[in-house]
Amino acid sequence: MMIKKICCLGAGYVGGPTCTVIALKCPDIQVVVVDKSETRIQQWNSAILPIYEPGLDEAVKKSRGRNLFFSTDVDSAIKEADLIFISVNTPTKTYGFGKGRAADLRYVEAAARRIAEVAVGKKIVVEKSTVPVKAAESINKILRANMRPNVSFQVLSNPEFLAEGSAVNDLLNPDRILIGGDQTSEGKEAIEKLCWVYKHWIPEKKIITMNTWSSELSKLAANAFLAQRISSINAISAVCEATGACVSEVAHAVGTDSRIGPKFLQASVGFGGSCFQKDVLNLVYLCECLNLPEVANYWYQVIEMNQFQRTRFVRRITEKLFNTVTDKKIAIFGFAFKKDTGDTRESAAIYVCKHLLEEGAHLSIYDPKVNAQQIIHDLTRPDITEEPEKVLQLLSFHQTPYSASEGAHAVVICTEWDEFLHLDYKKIYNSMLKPAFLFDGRKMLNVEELLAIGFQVETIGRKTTRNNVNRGVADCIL
Ligand SMILES: NC(=O)C1=CN([C@@H]2O[C@H](COP(=O)(O)OP(=O)(O)OC[C@H]3O[C@@H](n4cnc5c(N)ncnc54)[C@H](O)[C@@H]3O)[C@@H](O)[C@H]2O)C=CC1
Ligand SMILES: O=C(O)[C@H]1O[C@H](OP(=O)(O)OP(=O)(O)OC[C@H]2O[C@@H](n3ccc(=O)[nH]c3=O)[C@H](O)[C@@H]2O)[C@H](O)[C@@H](O)[C@@H]1O
Repeated sequence: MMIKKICCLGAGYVGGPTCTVIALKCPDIQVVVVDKSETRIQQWNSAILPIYEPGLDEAVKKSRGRNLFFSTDVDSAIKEADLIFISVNTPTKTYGFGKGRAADLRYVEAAARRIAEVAVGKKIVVEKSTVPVKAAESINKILRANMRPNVSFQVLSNPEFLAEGSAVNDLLNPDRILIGGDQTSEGKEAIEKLCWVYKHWIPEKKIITMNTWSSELSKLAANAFLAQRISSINAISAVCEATGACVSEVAHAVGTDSRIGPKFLQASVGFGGSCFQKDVLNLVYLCECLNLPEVANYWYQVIEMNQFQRTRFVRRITEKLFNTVTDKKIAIFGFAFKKDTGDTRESAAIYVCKHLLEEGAHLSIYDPKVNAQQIIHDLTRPDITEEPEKVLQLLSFHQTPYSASEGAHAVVICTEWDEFLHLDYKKIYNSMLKPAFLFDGRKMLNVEELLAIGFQVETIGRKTTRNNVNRGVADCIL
């Protein structure tokens, strides 16, 4: 049996783009992406997709209606498919055992139960969601305990490594495809079939197969290593700001060592996104459950450093604005957790805004891809504020960075959108109150140019107020 029909449960940031690329590259396979959310499916079937990813619109247009379908008919899609991806959300638990750390597996479990209930024939069930080690065993148990006669399942782990903002390119040219499965003959056969799907466009040497638990753990480990690099360079950025060293120079020097490498060494206001924090916490919880407190503490530091970085940035803003931001207008440039995405999950901007709002600042926000509704949702969440009405009065939303910064005391860059590189900063400076401050949380702008315009500039990982520019390291330490 070859794979003729694929179904994917979960039409989110992973399920949607992944299946779009599979459909694009495998015209001989029919791909149906299903979701319990009717709105999401309607959006996937419309001209305006539910997520923004460079290149995604074109890719969807090419395959949708040909061999790519979006539907809410979960049961039919499961029944017909030879291979079923589980690509549902696995957020951090907000209740009960493991609250604030463990992954909430209720959506994965619900998906597995639905599959067991309606599946007919021989199915390969692929865990695409990021899960704790041994989750495949739970899926297996649920499937086997509930399966109908004449049905058989093989469960594989096939974690996803795409990053938002570059999802289509990452899916087309991944560093590797990872597939874990049972090392039995049935398990190996299922692995072979999934390999066959990927081999439509991915060179065989990039497809790595291994046992299920290694595959599950590799995903958590990869995200933990990536997050750790950011926390490491952010920790160094604090030392830079206190001494006069420049974090870009240090990152360059460190990254030139081929054993370390230059990628993922961009100091920032802190990492965001739906996964780094969630997956590191997932690993921390796993270690705690395995009675490995030293290992758990080690990884927890990555999260603590990230929180420290965000708070440190806001404290610096407040200090520079003469220790008070109450009633001051502050322009926020960028709200997404990184450029080229409209996703705001765990965005550092949320926490920067939260602290400034608590101090009573008026925030005028501009982001090219995040709408006002989403920002209001994020900033009035119960874990962000106890006073949503007050927060609403402190917010305004803008169509351009120029109108956002008019009459502001300060501009704060939270997301590294390319367009911020090419703004007319002289015009922005002229429209602001003086002294005009610019806080670059992404270390993306040319400090000297901004200083020449007249801005007071503060950037991550560098001591840059007017007094300190061009001073030697020794001067800065003293
Ligand atoms: N967002 C990312 O960049 C990456 C995410 N991942 C992992 O992939 C998984 C999915 O993440 P996202 O796509 O970002 O989540 P998401 O929240 O964007 O999408 C998940 C979708 O699953 C749907 N869903 C939940 N239960 C369902 C069910 N029983 N039947 C049908 N649909 C159901 C939800 O309605 C939602 O639309 C997570 O485990 C995440 O850790 C992995 C790599 C990258
Ligand atoms: O499991 C996941 O969800 C995904 O998580 C990350 O992808 P993503 O969160 O979409 O985006 P990244 O490019 O990794 O950026 C994450 C955050 O770190 C920040 N970052 C990144 C790199 C850097 O050097 N410095 C830095 O602050 C970004 O601005 C962003 O806020 C991983 O890069 C993906 O491989 C993984 O599949």
